[in-house]
Amino acid sequence: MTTKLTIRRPDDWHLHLRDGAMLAAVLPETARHFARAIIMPNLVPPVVTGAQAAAYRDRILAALPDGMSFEPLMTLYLTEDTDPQDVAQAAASGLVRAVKLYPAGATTNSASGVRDFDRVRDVLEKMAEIGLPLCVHGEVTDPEIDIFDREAAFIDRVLDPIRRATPGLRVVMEHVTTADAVAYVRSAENDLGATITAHHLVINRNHILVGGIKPHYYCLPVAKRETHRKALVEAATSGDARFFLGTDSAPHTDANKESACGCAGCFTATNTLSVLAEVFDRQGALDRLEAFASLNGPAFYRLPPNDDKVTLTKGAPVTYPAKIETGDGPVTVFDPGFPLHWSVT
Ligand SMILES: NC(=O)N[C@@H](CC(=O)O)C(=O)O
Ligand SMILES: [Zn+2]
Ligand SMILES: [Zn+2]
Repeated sequence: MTTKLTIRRPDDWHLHLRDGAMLAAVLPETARHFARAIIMPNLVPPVVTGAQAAAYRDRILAALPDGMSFEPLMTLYLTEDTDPQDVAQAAASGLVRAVKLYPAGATTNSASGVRDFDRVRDVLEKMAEIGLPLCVHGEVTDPEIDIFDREAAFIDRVLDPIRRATPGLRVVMEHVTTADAVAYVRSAENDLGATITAHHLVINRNHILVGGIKPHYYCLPVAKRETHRKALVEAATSGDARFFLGTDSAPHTDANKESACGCAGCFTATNTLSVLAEVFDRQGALDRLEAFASLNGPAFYRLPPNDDKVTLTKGAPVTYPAKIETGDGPVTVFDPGFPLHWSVT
């Protein structure tokens, strides 16, 4: 039985750090374990221009406690007014590593996102030309479409047409939640990847709805039925280089989660690695954890993997706080619902 595992230091290819007091509280939770992260731009107002991304990057670095190291990989929030030249410049300088597409209204702070995909065609063409990845929140917003079908519908209605119309565009389907998305990614060549969260490897929709509504399991895309969770576990633990870790750790205060209209997002930064190790261990796939958490993401983003390593040790159940305190109020840490035996040493 394996009780010790040393892997290259992981990165997080989809992370929400927010700003101000929340940023200061959540950043150490990520920087403790992860070397780099793709930083989501859905602030209010959103991070749209290269100048805004540079300023946000400075605020992140200023919030980093002394003695910790962490590299924020910045993204731009795609709007119908995004300037292709500004995107190209921000990418050429190394500041920006991806552009994020939110269908308007699909998720938290997505109101400035895209309604008419024809209006971002010039930006997507520029991105294909320079090899800059497009990260997508893959859900349609059509009120006629059932919320559990919105990811599958997005593939057919939006993503596949965009990819066909823009040859060479490199796309990351973020936080995939369905067997449909896994199959779609597998059907493509190397220009399509997908991030998978730790929580979607653990929960299905019963966790949200059975025995009372559990707001801390509510995120978007919403967790689907068990067959889909199994497909995600299979993809994550397969070693297939197109699948890699993006935690989508998305802090909201308890007041905003435990509400008549609760916000979407699970806060997982604190215990993601312990959760992942448990999932991979149960699958008999610990030897593939490094690929998923530390190798496949850098390969897709054409960056070197980290040189330093982390060691995970299996032992008595790990303790971690149920909540972290922030200047805006407490934030509940994701509870996988089973004991975690792997700790990062
Ligand atoms: N995943 C979520 O449920 N919420 C994210 C937004 C997102 O990634 O869709 C957030 O910013 O809170
Ligand atoms: Zn999203
Ligand atoms: Zn997210």
